[in-house]
Amino acid sequence: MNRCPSVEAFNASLTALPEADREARDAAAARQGQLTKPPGSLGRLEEIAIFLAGWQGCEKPAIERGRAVVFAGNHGVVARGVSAFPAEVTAQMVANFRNGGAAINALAGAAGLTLDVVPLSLDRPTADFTQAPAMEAQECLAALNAGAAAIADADLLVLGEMGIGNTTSAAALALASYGGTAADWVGPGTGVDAEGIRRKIDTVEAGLALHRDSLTTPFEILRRLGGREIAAISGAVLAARMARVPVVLDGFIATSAIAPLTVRNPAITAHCIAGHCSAEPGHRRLLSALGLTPLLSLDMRLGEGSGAAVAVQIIRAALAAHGGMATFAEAGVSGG
Ligand SMILES: Cc1cc2ncn([C@H]3O[C@H](COP(=O)(O)O)[C@@H](O)[C@H]3O)c2cc1C
Ligand SMILES: O=C(O)c1cccnc1
Repeated sequence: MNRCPSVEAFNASLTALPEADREARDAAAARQGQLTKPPGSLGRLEEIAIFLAGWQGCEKPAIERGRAVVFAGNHGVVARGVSAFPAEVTAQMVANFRNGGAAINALAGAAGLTLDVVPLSLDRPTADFTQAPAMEAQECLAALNAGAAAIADADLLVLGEMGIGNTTSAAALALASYGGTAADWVGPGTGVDAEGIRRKIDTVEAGLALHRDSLTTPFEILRRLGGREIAAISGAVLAARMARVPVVLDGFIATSAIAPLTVRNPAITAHCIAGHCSAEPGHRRLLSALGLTPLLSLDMRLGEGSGAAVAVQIIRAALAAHGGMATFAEAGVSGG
């Protein structure tokens, strides 16, 4: 599946985004008003059910083909001492995902999601973005398309990432998209100390300084400062929107993948739920810049799609109430 055959097609698709099915949304909202509870008493669970009805195009949405996909990529900036772990951990964790031993294996399983793992040229790290664009245009397009292809026939998507060094790329993407200072967006990631934070801030500042005049389109921001796994998430979010498939966003890195897209069209977030707020400090700031309210806040800071997978359990609860409850008329309960 080659949904973004060119840079122009990618940038252009952002300005022609399909909307949710209004009839299905309205029908779900009307149903919520008839269920045996005071109106609004299920709070965000009601909003979630109505949101899914709109994107799945039916009054009683369901998760039958819930899918988690973890994209993996390696980063040239790791050579600058920006992570507490070495780059080889990316490939080692891909093996761990395949053997079923990672957190996302357990959490996707608990949430009833299938799990796919998509490693993207792990033996070829992206360029150090303080020296050159992280990716050539063709490499970035290939990553976007790999993301688009991975959505398959899902009816709900969790998009995760694995890439040692990628909280530095995420901070650079957030800074390029929303401004502020590098220190606003940089955090400990896997657990770097104060000196590591300093190196991350210097790296992000150097990257922004080098590319400043070229960060004019979502594509250029992604290819200069991002990574393959991050671009794949951008491509998957865009392809999901075209297919009206709702997406549950994970932590700081996964959310940073849509930040450049929102600069062109803020409405790209309309089919996305923020699954959780990560403990990585930039995530709260980024969610607030995007106008997204996270479902959960559990002090998680792992990535892999893990926080989003936990949030799916709340989404399932919302759908169980929406689809399973009796109406006032059915139950013979007097309405208010
Ligand atoms: C064993 C292990 C498993 C992980 N799973 C996700 N991450 C997370 O940590 C990395 C980002 O942090 P930084 O920018 O500090 O390198 C990403 O791979 C992210 O997915 C992991 C990190 C490690 C070490
Ligand atoms: O927010 C995240 O997803 C995150 C934070 C730190 C390290 N890895 C992932």
